[in-house]
Amino acid sequence: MDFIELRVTAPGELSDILVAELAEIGFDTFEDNDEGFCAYTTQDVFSADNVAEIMSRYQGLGEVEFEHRLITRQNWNAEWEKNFQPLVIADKVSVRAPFHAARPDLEYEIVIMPRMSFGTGHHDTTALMITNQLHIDHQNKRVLDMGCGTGILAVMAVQLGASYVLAVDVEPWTAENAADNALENNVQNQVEARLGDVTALEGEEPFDLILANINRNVLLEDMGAYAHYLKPGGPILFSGFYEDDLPLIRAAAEQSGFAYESHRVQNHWVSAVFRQPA
Ligand SMILES: C[S@@+](CC[C@H](N)C(=O)[O-])C[C@H]1O[C@@H](n2cnc3c(N)ncnc32)[C@H](O)[C@@H]1O
Repeated sequence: MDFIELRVTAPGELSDILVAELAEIGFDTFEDNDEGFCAYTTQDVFSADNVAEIMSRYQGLGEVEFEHRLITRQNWNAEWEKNFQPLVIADKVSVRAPFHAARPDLEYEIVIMPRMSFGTGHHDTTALMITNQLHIDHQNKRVLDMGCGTGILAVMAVQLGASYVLAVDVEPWTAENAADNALENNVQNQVEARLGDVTALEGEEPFDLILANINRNVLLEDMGAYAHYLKPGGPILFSGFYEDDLPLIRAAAEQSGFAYESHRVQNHWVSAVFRQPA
């Protein structure tokens, strides 16, 4: 079968946004690589003009390059399977696809069908969030996973003892993927996937713990809402921003009443822990 492969070179934080934009115009499979990512769609839905229009809006924000070519792929799934390697986070958590061998020697195992969503554990921010989660009490907690992607952090939360996780994402395919992955990990009774942003939380009681691996701008914009939906004494884990932006995130978090506790860095990405005063 013939596909269009769009090769995009872009910094990490722009890649997330570009993936979302390209999905809007029919790209339905994305593969990360060292320079950015490759996006795929079929020839009939591809429009070079639409791609150029999207790219032109982001080229001013960073080094963005792109080119497309027609490719023939016989076994789409096999290609994808080849590219998603299992990994181990913090020596304790195995993250793998259903077709990889199980790791009963490790304490935790998360099975992910990534499809088009962000969150296979390979990104530094996901690994940092999971590492921070391992140090946070989840037992019987009601958790909010904002920007859930594949739902990887929600699954981790349940494995760490959470009684309920509301997993929210603005991308429709992502909320669906999170629900599928909850099923795959047999935590469907504890994880509720919901489409939307902070406005989708209206009417929710405050949560015991919030996980928010999104991006700098959304975190800054929604900081006040997170404060509203976190119980006194509850921890909130942020990621999706670079080390240089930590002072900005910290100032916004403290302005919303959160107390800084700690942060971890990996390849310049940060996951920081704050807490709502008791
Ligand atoms: C960096 S990914 C994190 C995915 C996953 N939680 C992980 O840790 O691997 C960020 C996710 O946030 C979602 N997102 C972007 N803006 C959002 C918003 N305003 N509210 C909720 N989710 C948002 C994106 O669609 C994307 O799936």
